[in-house]
Amino acid sequence: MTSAPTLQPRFLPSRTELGLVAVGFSGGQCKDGVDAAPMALIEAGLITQLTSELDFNVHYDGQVHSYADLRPEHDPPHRGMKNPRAVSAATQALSAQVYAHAKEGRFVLTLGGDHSIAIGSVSGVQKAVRERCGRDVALVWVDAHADINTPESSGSGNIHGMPVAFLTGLAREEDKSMFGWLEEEGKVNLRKIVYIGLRDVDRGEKKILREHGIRAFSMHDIDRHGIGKVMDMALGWIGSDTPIHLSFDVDALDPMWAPSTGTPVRGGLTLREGDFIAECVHETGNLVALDLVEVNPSLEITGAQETVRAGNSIIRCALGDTLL
Ligand SMILES: NC(=[NH2+])NCCC[C@H](N)C(=O)O
Ligand SMILES: [Mn+2]
Ligand SMILES: [Mn+2]
Repeated sequence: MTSAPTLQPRFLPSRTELGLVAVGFSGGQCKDGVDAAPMALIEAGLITQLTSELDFNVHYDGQVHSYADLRPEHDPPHRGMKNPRAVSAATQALSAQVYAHAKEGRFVLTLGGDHSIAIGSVSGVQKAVRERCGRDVALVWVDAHADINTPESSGSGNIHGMPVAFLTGLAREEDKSMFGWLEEEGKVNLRKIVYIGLRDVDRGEKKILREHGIRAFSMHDIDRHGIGKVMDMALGWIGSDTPIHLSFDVDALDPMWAPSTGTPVRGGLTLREGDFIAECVHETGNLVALDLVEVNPSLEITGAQETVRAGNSIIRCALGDTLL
């Protein structure tokens, strides 16, 4: 029996074409090794998974991009940000790559790298979606952290703790070599962000979340309502006809399942809760792009394969593989 063909809303990417961008970039934080994640995910069978099991036609240039190779002496801190020019240049290049895929109507899968790279992936998708259909993307941010520090509120100066602030315009820089390249068309509406899994949010970030009424579901909310109800509320907030970008930080999972990550926080999601979130987002039918970030195979070596497997599982779930 064949079901009647349904009309694809114009913002939706093709069901078969997938653009893959591998980003071996670690300059948004201080620990080496997160740049090795894309290769580890690929070596664990990701591309076969996408092509033979999920029937995607994968557009991949075969490269792991590390982008800017700026020496630290040429990249001194600015407003407390570490490696600002390197992160800016890397995310600008990534934004253009992701934009090119999304503009072709491809689903975009970005493999990090640390979470600063979302400045590039989200802005590239947002710009393309806006051009294709005049819509704004909703951003589902699954993470132990809110990553919404401004340079001034950040205690660490690590830009992987700031991507949401730059993407929403809460943090701004005029200088083109330091995120001044981010145009309005690439920015995300604060009302269209929803967080899931938070449990380590800085004081300044809590203030930002409160003042802007940003929708956030912490681990406390998940304990109280269960993940099923939380996903209903989270996706209800976004609405049913909005393209979705899912940015998944592997540290949202409990370190029991994903120990190899730069900033692990105990008391996180189980493996199944993480997969379930991805499955629910898939079920909306509105997912246009996915980031999987912060896998660092060089940390907690004994758990590295486990962390990589968890990452690949989330990707499969977001692409619908585990649903019947
Ligand atoms: N993408 C991450 N793992 N971010 C961790 C951020 C930690 C802390 N809030 C900071 O600003 O430095
Ligand atoms: Mn995190
Ligand atoms: Mn993060």
